[in-house]
Amino acid sequence: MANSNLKYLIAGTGGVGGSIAAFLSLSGKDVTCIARGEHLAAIRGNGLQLHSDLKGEHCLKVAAFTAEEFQGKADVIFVCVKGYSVDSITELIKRASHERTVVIPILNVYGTGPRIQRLVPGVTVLDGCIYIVGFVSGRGEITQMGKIFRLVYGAHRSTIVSRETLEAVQRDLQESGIKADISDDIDRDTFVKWSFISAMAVTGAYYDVPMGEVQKPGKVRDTFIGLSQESAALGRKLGIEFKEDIVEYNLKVIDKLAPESTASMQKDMAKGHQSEVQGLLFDMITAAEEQGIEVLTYRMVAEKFK
Ligand SMILES: NC(=O)C1=CN([C@@H]2O[C@H](COP(=O)(O)OP(=O)(O)OC[C@H]3O[C@@H](n4cnc5c(N)ncnc54)[C@H](OP(=O)(O)O)[C@@H]3O)[C@@H](O)[C@H]2O)C=CC1
Ligand SMILES: CC(C)(CO)C(=O)C(=O)O
Repeated sequence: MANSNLKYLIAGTGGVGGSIAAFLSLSGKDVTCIARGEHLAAIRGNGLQLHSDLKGEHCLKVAAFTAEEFQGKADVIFVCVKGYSVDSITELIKRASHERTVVIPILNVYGTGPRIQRLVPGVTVLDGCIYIVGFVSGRGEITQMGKIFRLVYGAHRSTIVSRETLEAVQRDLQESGIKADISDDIDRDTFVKWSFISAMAVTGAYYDVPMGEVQKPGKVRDTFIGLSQESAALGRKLGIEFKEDIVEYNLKVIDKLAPESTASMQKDMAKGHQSEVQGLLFDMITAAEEQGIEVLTYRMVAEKFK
């Protein structure tokens, strides 16, 4: 794969995908967006509007298609849909891939890389996670908030990919203003993100409170700690070697958040919208059952969402 001129396909131009697409496009990379409905019509008609704390205000002309329309090939496919939409872009991934294409999912749901790999066995699927606050703020409009925009990605042990490819993507991301880390253990790094966001989203949704309530001592914080302890036990059983105590890490991160913060799963549930509850809550319980780990706090909160 060449060092530059990589063709990027963004499967899902929402808060995360739209931010990646806009940042890459601003630095002159070759980017195509997959979107749908009125959001797609607005991107086509008026460009992709970016409101960004890091980059300011921009209107970007980017190529945009539905998953079904796109007939081209891409060197790098960022999968930026929610967990419940992964199946809807499987055919796109198959069609858009050539023999050197790499697929990089950035979802908050642990196991997405291996899940997509099973769906598209002939394609090289990596794994990843992302640290950003981004959302669709209007038709064709993406808002990126705050100063953090960091993407972590890498290959699972069973996946063969050249270092040159990983570094070419890293260079493009860094040139675009996205902090890009090639992980030496992507299974660990995606698990750590999952453990945190699962505890955050599930606690917030269960009590219907923002994170300021988790920051105070009491039953809300105890629930967050219980969930973190249970996912940590699962991680250890899975053989994940954490760099630090995961409960302490989760508490450190939650305590740094703005008190009014809520996770997108909680926001989606409050709107009566489809949410990632399967990936962030029920998948944790299933994985724990498979490993023989008791997850009493997860089971208690799950009662509310059945
Ligand atoms: N937003 C954030 O700040 C963060 C999110 N994450 C994670 O990143 C992932 C993506 O989240 P986020 O960007 O917020 O999600 P969004 O819902 O904002 O974006 C997903 C986009 O993909 C579109 N989409 C889904 N399926 C298709 C399809 N088949 N064809 C065309 N477009 C499609 C959706 O369209 P439609 O609206 O029509 O369904 C939507 O615009 C999630 O796993 C989330 O947990 C991680 C860190 C931070
Ligand atoms: C980081 C955070 C909390 C940003 O919204 C997130 O990942 C989510 O809401 O899913």
